Amino acid sequence: MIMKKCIEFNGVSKKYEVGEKAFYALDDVSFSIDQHEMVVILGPSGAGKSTLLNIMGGMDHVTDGKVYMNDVDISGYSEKELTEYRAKNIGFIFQFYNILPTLTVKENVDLIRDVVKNAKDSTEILNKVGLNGQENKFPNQLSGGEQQRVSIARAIAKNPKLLLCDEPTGALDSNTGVEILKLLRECTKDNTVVIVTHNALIADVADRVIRLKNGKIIENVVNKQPKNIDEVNW
Ligand SMILES: Nc1ncnc2c1ncn2[C@@H]1O[C@H](COP(=O)(O)OP(=O)(O)OP(=O)(O)O)[C@@H](O)[C@H]1O
Repeated sequence: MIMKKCIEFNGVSKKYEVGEKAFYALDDVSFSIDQHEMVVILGPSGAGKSTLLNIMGGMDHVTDGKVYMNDVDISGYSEKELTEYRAKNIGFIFQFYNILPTLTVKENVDLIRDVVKNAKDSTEILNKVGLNGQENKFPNQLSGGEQQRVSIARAIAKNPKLLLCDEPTGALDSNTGVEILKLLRECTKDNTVVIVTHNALIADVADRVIRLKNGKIIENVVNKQPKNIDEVNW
């Protein structure tokens, strides 16, 4: 089977000027991620993981190099083009929840229908993240982990080409974390999923593991036989 590329980085650098000195958060990074892959990005604090995610998500510009989404170069995009790129292609799951306090759980997820045409059914996704029966509650009536699941549900309901996740299971107990990982795995049927995490166990269930250190890729390996999520001792 020929794999199509979802995203490709070609010689990408991100430089910050700190006083007189140049600091490279990403230093000549090249890799590609195929459509339908579940990819884990690992690395110590400050390695450049968030910078990488932000560039993939069209939230930050590169200093050098090219970034392609479905073979289209996005690295020269204007702010307006990046806004459209994000709206059309990207779903984010972040540690902060980003849900609106004046809307119910279901309304928060249904919001995405204003952004994309092919959104998934909110009731079905809310069931899958374990929030059935909570659809009409307001965020302040939910625990932190439940609020995080609302934002996860909305990102998944968007049905984005590329789902970017920064510590998606961080605020969750291990059972819920496992359920969310299963859901992310299910998303790879339609989408591509990239997860930044400090949890090395998640690497065992991924299709590809990219390890960063000091802004460079020190490992990029394909897991020929990713473990089943239920096989891992979380
Ligand atoms: N706006 C900025 N100005 C200067 N340096 C920055 C800026 N943003 C990030 N950096 C630096 O770039 C490096 C990479 O940061 P990044 O947030 O990508 O790391 P990370 O791997 O995500 O770390 P963590 O696991 O702690 O979130 C860090 O050393 C950080 O201090």
